[in-house]
Amino acid sequence: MNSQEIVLKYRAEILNMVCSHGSSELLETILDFLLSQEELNWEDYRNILITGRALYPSARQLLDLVYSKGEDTCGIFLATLKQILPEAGFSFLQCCSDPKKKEASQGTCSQRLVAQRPAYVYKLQGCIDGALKALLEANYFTPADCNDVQLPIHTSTQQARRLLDHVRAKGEPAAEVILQYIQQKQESDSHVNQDNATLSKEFLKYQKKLRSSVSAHSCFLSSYGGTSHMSLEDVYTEGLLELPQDCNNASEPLSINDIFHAEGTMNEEADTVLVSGEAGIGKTTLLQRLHTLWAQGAALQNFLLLFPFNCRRLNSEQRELSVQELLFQHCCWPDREQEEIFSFILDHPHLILFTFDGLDELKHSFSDEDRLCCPNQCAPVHKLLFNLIQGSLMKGVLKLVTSRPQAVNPVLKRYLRKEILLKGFSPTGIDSFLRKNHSDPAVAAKVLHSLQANTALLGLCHSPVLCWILSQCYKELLGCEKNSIQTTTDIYLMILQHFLQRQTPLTISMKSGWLKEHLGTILHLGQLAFRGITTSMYIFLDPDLKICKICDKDICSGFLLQSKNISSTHIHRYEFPHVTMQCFFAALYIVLSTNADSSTIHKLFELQDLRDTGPNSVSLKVCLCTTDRSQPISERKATKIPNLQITAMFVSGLLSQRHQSLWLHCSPSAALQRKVREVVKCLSKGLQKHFRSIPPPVQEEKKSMHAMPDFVWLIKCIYEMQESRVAKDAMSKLEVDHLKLTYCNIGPIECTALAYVLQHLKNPIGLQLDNNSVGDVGVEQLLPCMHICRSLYLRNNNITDEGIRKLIAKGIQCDNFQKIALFNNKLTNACTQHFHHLLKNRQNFLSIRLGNNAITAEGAKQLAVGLKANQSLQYLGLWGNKIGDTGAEALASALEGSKTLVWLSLVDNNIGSTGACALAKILRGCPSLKEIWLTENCITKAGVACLVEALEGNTHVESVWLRKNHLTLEEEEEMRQQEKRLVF
Ligand SMILES: Nc1ncnc2c1ncn2[C@@H]1O[C@H](COP(=O)(O)OP(=O)(O)OP(=O)(O)O)[C@@H](O)[C@H]1O
Repeated sequence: MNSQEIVLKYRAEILNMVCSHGSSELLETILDFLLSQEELNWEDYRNILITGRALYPSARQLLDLVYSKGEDTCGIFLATLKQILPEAGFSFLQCCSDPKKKEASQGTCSQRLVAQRPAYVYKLQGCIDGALKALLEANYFTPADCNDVQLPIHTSTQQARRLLDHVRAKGEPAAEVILQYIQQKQESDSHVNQDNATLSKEFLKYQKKLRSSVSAHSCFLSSYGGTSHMSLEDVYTEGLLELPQDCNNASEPLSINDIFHAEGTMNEEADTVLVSGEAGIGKTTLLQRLHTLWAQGAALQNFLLLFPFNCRRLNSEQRELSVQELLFQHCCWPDREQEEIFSFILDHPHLILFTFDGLDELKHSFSDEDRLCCPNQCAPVHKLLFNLIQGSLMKGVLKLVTSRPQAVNPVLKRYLRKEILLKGFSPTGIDSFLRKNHSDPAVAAKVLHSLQANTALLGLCHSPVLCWILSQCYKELLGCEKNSIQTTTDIYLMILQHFLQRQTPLTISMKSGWLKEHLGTILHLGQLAFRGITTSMYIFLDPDLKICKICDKDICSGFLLQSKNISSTHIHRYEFPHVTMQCFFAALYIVLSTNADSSTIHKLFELQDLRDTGPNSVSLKVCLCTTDRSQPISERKATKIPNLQITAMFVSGLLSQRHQSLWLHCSPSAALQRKVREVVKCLSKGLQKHFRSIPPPVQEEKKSMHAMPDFVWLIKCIYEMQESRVAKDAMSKLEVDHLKLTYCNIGPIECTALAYVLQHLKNPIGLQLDNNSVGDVGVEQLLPCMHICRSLYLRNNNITDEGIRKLIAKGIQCDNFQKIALFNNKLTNACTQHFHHLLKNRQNFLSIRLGNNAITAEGAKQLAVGLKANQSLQYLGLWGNKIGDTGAEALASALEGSKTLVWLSLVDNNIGSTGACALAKILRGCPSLKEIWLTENCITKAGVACLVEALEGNTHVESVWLRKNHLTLEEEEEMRQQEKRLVF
């Protein structure tokens, strides 16, 4: 292959290679080389580097140009790439020779500056100020020229290039001045080389220091109570990572290495990657894993420096800082040569990675109102952070940010290169997590067995934090009555008892007041937690502890840990082991404290009203706490709502009838009952508000409700209460035919809650759960409400044949259940035997849609047996499977005599003309059929002719869709003339 062909063939790879770091540095270096080789002229250069234009279009233009210039230019271009990126490792670059070098002393000064441009850019980048001064003094440059060169948005190499470009425009005398200056500088600074050597040595030292600091802070999992430190390496279990549903290949699972890959890129200009996920789903742990891998040299080695930040800790930074101070003071302090190391960072943005954990915990919501672009400018930390994320500061440095989804506002989305969703453990993940946490395989097997026997608990385990608690409390778990642990509150109560009783082991049983024994500790910690949750405070100092009367004994309970801080200071800082634990303690305080009355509960549940009135008013109204810390209320933000919601959920759970015996000895019964009544009232009011907002049905359509964000939260609270009376009462007022919860982040935990409340509906509904993370475990959780589902839509939900087995086994018994849609799941032929049973046993089933799964002819044959025995099915969709001609033949024979089939889709199934001819039977023998979809099926004219013939004398079929088959335009026209109902 010659060079020109290589440039064409590997265009995508080259483009990615040049642009993947997000900074224009590489592109500009290539242009330097090509200019110096006279392969590009100045006009070409200016046409490519248009100010303000995005990187990819510029790189594409360069490739077009190089290709159009022919074989020689392509050869030099490839050789340049090889020289600049020796580590890129692309095989197509291996055969390229090194680019020829021009003689330095040839030609005029201007010509020499061009011929040796790459070298002069390198030489000038460290002495821009001196060079500008020389040019100013010689009157060749004006102050405006100097300002233009020194714009802070330029890196120092870019400044060097801009300087050379200005010199060129000024002519030969200016070129002479600059060459002279460079020569003098080299001579007078004879120690420069030595300094450079020192810099690289210092740089390596710094890198080593940073690596070991990152490693020390990430190699252990911050586990409960400071009692044990678990090595991350030992317990890390891969969580489910996915791209959002609107991306190609969204449902394909990603690995940790795919986080920075191009797949899923939404905005090529941005350099912030977001990992979002619910509380306790594993975001911090994922980052920790990436940090350790980098520190061990096992991954992300294209980044020379990795700076990890934790937004929770950044909250406590009160000073205004520059980026340099932020990096060095919050991550790792360089012992020497700070300036040089920072200049290296500025000049090589593509070699640097920043990670920001927990953007949702930052006290300020993301905004792009204040722009900073100078890395030396001091600003409050949140402003620095927002500008780094936007790329107005340190463009080109890749940033990896984690956040709960509620804090990802539309402004932030604009600056995201890509978003990745973290969805917790899969069923195999739960299995492997438990095995890693229990060295005795017999114990691991017992724990797993007890989880599998309690489906609600298994559903909860998809959240790693709950899985972790259960594995900590495995003895209690194994010892408890079957199904006695059902809710998240149950799990947190278990860990509370587990660790409090660690101090006074098992002398007091759960029923005889273990809680009373530790009431003081619980109230002290609860007050601290409550104050924190209501003011977005997750790190506490000694004075905070003092206010809440927290003593050493309370700290020894293990629920308050000394906070790890990557930059060492001598101030003691404390935090709860996990923010959900803080919410739990805040809820305990609300339930048990006499200071917190039912109006506190009212305010807590009022959140949804507050959200509706905008973020600032939220902060004002949600000031549940009377005492407050320094930050003005108006600056606190709505993103604390998720933690208040979790707290409200725990309050509901703790006030459940099932747990009231626990509180009897700790709080006056009348006060408790008042709080229970308040919670029930708030839940009912909250749901009524939703129901009232349902618009009346459009004429001829069913009345449908699209759940608003708080609906799922409210039903989770009802589930935590475990009182069917409350669920029944709430649902008695819901009058809709169709409940839509698409894109609502519904996983197994939410399915459990949904089923718990929906089973009390009076009339059957259509339940639409498309584009969530239901999975097989979630499907199992939905079974209790199957009898009330007329139709179930589960498109794009990671469901396998096993989930379908359970779903259909239950569905067969539910007379109301008539329609199912499972487009885009993980179904194979193994599921079709269950549909076969369904069709055989339910003579009122109306619709089965199984598009975009992996069903082949074998599966179609199984389905056909069921279809033959069925007299009710109206809609059958198998779009995007692989049933082929034999599958189509089997279906055709089965449906030939159907009196009910109205709609059939076999789009994209490779049925060919043989399949089409077989399907002609249905057109003849199925009087109810109106539409048949055969788009994209490799059908030729012969196949279409069979269909045309079958349509003769048939008046009931309205359309036969045949787009994208193997017919020429003339053939399509000819066929259309014969039969108007064919759609091409
Ligand atoms: N991949 C994992 N492997 C093993 N354990 C995990 C994993 N992910 C999470 N955990 C466990 O769950 C706990 C909570 O996870 P983590 O703090 O990472 O969640 P998070 O998504 O950052 O939560 P939040 O949004 O509340 O900060 C961890 O302390 C750890 O014990």
